[in-house]
Amino acid sequence: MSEAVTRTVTTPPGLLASLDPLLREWLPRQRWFAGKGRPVTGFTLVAATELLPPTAKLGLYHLLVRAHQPLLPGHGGPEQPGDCYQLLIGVREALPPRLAPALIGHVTRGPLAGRTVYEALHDTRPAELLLEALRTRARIGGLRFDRDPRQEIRPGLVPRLMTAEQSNSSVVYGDTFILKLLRRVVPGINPDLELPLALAREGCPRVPPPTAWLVADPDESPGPPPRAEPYVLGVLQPFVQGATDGWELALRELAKGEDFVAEARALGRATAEVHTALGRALPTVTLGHPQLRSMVDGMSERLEAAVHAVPALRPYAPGLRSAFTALDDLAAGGRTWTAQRVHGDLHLGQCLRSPAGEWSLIDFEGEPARPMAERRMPQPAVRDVAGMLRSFDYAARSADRPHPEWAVRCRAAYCSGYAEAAGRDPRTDPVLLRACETDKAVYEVVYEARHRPEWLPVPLAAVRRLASSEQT
Ligand SMILES: Nc1ncnc2c1ncn2[C@@H]1O[C@H](COP(=O)(O)OP(=O)(O)O)[C@@H](O)[C@H]1O
Ligand SMILES: O=P(O)(O)O[C@H]1O[C@H](CO)[C@@H](O[C@H]2O[C@H](CO)[C@@H](O)[C@H](O)[C@H]2O)[C@H](O)[C@H]1O
Repeated sequence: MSEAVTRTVTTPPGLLASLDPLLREWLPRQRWFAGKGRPVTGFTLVAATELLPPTAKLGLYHLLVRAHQPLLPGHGGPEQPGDCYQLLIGVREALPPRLAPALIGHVTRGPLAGRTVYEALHDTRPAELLLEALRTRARIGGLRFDRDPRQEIRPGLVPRLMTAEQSNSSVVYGDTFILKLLRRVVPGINPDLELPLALAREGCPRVPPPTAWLVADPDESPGPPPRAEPYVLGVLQPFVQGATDGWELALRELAKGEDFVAEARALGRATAEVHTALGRALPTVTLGHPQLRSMVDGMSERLEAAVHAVPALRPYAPGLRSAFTALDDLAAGGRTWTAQRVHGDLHLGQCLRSPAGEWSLIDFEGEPARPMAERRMPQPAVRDVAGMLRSFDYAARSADRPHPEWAVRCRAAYCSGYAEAAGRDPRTDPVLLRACETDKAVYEVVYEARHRPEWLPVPLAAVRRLASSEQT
């Protein structure tokens, strides 16, 4: 094993101030920026690390910055340091044409005056530096590059930035590994690393085992506890070569008028295998009425917030709320449920089918809009089942014309496959399943209103069905 590289580095004073005007304009235009609709009015520096000193040819800075934004869209409102973002800032004299899409801007003042700064993940050398740091378990400033020593990382793998629309940014190395760099980062254990590591320990073949990971210890001082919790910044995992994601596959089958039943059944089995392994690897809890009441209160609160955010929901709120009260009534009558760690944002796009037809699940971050502590709480496994049922509904409504019967067949096959592997059929608990599917549809209404308004009719159609409890 190469010796871990440890370097203490400082960044030039005034670095963030010199980048501020450029970042205020560039950050809100990024797909992964969570604060859309509100201006960025400033930044707070959480951590800065010089990965490459800005020589004539190239410089590279790793920044964790909090973006200041007014609380309400379009309003002056009180500002507050908001979300923390991970940035990799490349510095050159000028950008070659191949890096033009990565431009952030031209620095006019401070230590980088006269230089051009850009999104460094587009650039080969910075991307290679990240993999080499992971391979050698480097320590650079507050950045900790670590890895599973049992997995080999060959040096010299050629990087390419994935251009697909993502909530984060991913670099593929030689079709051998994929490095997902989380963009909006929060301190604490991130389930996108925690759960795949737990599944790897259980020998679950359904999730690519983490090969390496990048963590930031922002508070380098050796002072007494409590120290700031570390930030999980990125995870490197084996790249499933030739894989097709479930969303792309489902739409392809729909376009051909083909059924998706066999794949839905296999997806049900794969989901059950992951749940079984997570139930073995991490603590489970029993939900009695007090715990269930707390879960139902959360669902009701999300519904109220969603109604304010998307008034089109208002006419359906009473019907949707009945799904939650029905669950609470069951719990009040003494019914209990087992809760465990779950994927948290499972949908067809989070499922990869290898050329051999094997399904893998990815992206265990959970719903990006939920607080990290909430995403790490044990949940009924049916919450993931509901996410997949919603996804079949999405696919059936995203084809050239709606195919409701296609979704009905996929839902049934998925639940049958789940039952075959888990030993319990999610359909035997219709009250819990309806409550979870309702909660997911409400989340999707808010997500689409915020990110993809043209998709809003899809979850709204589910809201109408779920509110009238026309259950299939
Ligand atoms: N291990 C992998 N093998 C092959 N492709 C992958 C792998 N992990 C992710 N991908 C691809 O990268 C895309 C984004 O990954 P994901 O973890 O969902 O990132 P995000 O959270 O940013 O959406 C996925 O839709 C998939 O196409
Ligand atoms: O994949 P992410 O972790 O970024 O999840 C977010 O974006 C998803 C869309 O990419 C969104 O999923 C919704 O749309 C999908 C089709 O694009 C559909 O298959 C899902 O069922 C539906 O929820 C997800 O909700 C959001 O968290």
